[in-house]
Amino acid sequence: MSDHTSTPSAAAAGLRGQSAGETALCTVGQTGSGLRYRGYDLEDLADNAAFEEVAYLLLKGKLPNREELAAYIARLKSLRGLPDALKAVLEQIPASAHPMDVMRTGCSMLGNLETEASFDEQADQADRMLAVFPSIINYWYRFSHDGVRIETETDDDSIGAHFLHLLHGEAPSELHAAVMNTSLILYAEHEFNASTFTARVCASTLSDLHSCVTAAIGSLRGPLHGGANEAAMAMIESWRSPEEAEREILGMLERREKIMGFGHAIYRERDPRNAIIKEWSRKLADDVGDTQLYAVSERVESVMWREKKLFCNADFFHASAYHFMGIPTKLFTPIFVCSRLTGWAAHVFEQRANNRIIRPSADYTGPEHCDWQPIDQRD
Ligand SMILES: CC(=O)SCCNC(=O)CCNC(=O)[C@H](O)C(C)(C)COP(=O)(O)OP(=O)(O)OC[C@H]1O[C@@H](n2cnc3c(N)ncnc32)[C@H](O)[C@@H]1OP(=O)(O)O
Ligand SMILES: O=C([O-])CC(=O)C(=O)O
Repeated sequence: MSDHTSTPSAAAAGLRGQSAGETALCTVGQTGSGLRYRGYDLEDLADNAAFEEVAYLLLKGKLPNREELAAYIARLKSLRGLPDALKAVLEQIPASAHPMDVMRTGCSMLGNLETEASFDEQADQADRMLAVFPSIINYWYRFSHDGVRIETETDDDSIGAHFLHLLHGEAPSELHAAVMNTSLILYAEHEFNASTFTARVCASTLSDLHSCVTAAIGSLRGPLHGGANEAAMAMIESWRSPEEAEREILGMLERREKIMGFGHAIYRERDPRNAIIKEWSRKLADDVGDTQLYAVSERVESVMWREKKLFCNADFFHASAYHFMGIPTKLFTPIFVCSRLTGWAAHVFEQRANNRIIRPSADYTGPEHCDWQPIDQRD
């Protein structure tokens, strides 16, 4: 029998360490620092795969052969166009809006225009979102900030290059296309993180895919989750030297402030995505002749480890890497959306395939019983 007066244990807070279901999609930190998508090591995928191959792996259950990949890329390229009614909605959203709110609205509006009528459509709907999300965010960004109505179809095969092409109005360098490809792979999937769990809870009510993804975007927005890359950027760009960064970090730790881009709910030793994006950030720093931001980032990393044994998570070096490619800070988390959509959708499919509504219990901490008071007798 449950004890209604007890408070949840520290371990139970945030459901930490408790299994909340099964998945065949991903293992996180099973050996303290490992990450695998459907059994494949993240390092192998990041070194060898195209993001579209990883999307195929997650959404369709196996790595594609050459013909399947070519057909998949061609199909995604053909789905990049925005319906006029969605463009009209995006044009109403002010430049001051947060791009994650734009993503949320864009996804929701798409669900009104191209509603998932039956679960048989789930794979097609996920492909459509994968193809069109870069169009949604960049159409809004360029219209609201530069006053231009961009053409959302490009010749770029890869979603990463396509994203940068829409943003900057020209095809990216090979280096930038490669970084984006890797970044999208790193962010694609991460087991029962907060936004994916949100998507699964929504899916468990047998809701539609656009509702699940819209809900997940809302969860990813917060600075304790996907929003940390933007918060990390705001922090590191305010420091002009590693010495200043060290002084400021020590002060923040002293004041018990959270340092965005550090720590993790599951990993205990390191986040395997960090070394990969850090190396790309170093290459980009060389490429742009940076003498400040990368050095500041490295110093923050070493001080955090020395002082707190806290390591960079996937978000920290993404901040400088994206910045070096000329991506505005407020578009960082929407790029995460364009990638994690694959994980979210794959989890929705998995939930639907073996569903029971997700409905945990709570430990009640309120008063035992209250006598009803008529309104004019209340304080
Ligand atoms: C892609 C992603 O979503 S990765 C996560 C991105 N989020 C961030 O970078 C935000 C900053 N980090 C954090 O807030 C946390 O580390 C989280 C949310 C990621 C994980 O939270 P939790 O699982 O509750 O952290 P955990 O239990 O490991 O924390 C242990 C201790 O370290 C502290 N700590 C953890 N992360 C940080 C940090 N970034 N800065 C300062 N202290 C920290 C906690 O406050 C806690 O201290 P306490 O025991 O004195 O209360
Ligand atoms: O797993 C988590 O809690 C957060 C995270 O790193 C991710 O979603 O990529």
